[in-house]
Amino acid sequence: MTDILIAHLSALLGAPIKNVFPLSGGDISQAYCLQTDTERFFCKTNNAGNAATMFATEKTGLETIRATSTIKVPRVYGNGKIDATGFLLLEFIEAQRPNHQDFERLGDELAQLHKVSADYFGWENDNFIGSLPQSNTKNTAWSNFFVKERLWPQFIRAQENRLLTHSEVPSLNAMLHICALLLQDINPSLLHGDLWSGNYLISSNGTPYLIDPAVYFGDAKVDMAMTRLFGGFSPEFYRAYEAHIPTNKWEQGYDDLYQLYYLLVHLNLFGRSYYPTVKKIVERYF
Ligand SMILES: Nc1ncnc2c1ncn2[C@@H]1O[C@H](COP(=O)(O)OP(=O)(O)OP(=O)(O)O)[C@@H](O)[C@H]1O
Repeated sequence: MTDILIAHLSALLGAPIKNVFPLSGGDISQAYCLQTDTERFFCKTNNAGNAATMFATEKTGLETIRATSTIKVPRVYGNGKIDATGFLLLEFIEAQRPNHQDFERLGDELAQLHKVSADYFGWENDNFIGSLPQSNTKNTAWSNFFVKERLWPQFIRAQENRLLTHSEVPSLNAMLHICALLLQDINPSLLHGDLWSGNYLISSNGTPYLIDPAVYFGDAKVDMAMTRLFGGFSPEFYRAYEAHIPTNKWEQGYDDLYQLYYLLVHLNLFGRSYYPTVKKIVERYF
């Protein structure tokens, strides 16, 4: 972290930053713990050309979740760009390993977030999924939204990146047709949008925090499918969630359709190791 950036962050906080500790964990950005005389803060930096926009949409997502008063998110102290470095300055969450009760509270509060609704699918602004753009053009039909705003752009990107051939990309019409049959009677829920186990923290007093959101109004089962993609959520989490929003077996049978979006994103971001799973799901549905 440069001296100019540290000076700028100190000015934002109104207190000099005395120590900067790099943190591990993020795939996309560099993460730091900043220490003033009295407090710790969290800062992410990134030198990509679109980093400042990425952090601005992350801030909007965090503030949107915060405004629901359903589940906590870290407070945002600032964001912007200094020289070529984008930054996002947040409240530092002292995290602990979650116990059963913490998972219950996470499930309970996520269900409250999912009860926040709208009369459309999508969002006021586009945002990002990881470092990739995520388009949120509003649509009143969930299946259209999921195909046109989620699957299709990632399929096109994978084809452009030569990760899938033309014949491995299903036709837009086939996807629209099949998803219209499978995805019916769905209400818009406010989603975290990228809910893997690296995107929640449990603070030392047992309070769950969501971090790194990619918010929009969509099917709540998208978030739940993501929790099951890479694991890291306990049975207590699902029991507490399902006490508010029951999930039936039929729905869980379609987890992989929603996981396909995230697997395509991973294929585009991290490469061929995700190809076999993507191909298997594509063959199952399309
Ligand atoms: N507010 C916070 N307070 C303390 N630690 C945090 C905070 N936000 C994130 N972290 C930790 O910092 C690390 C990186 O954060 P984050 O996941 O937001 O970065 P990223 O580069 O955007 O990552 P990703 O690969 O998930 O897209 C994670 O291990 C996370 O646990």
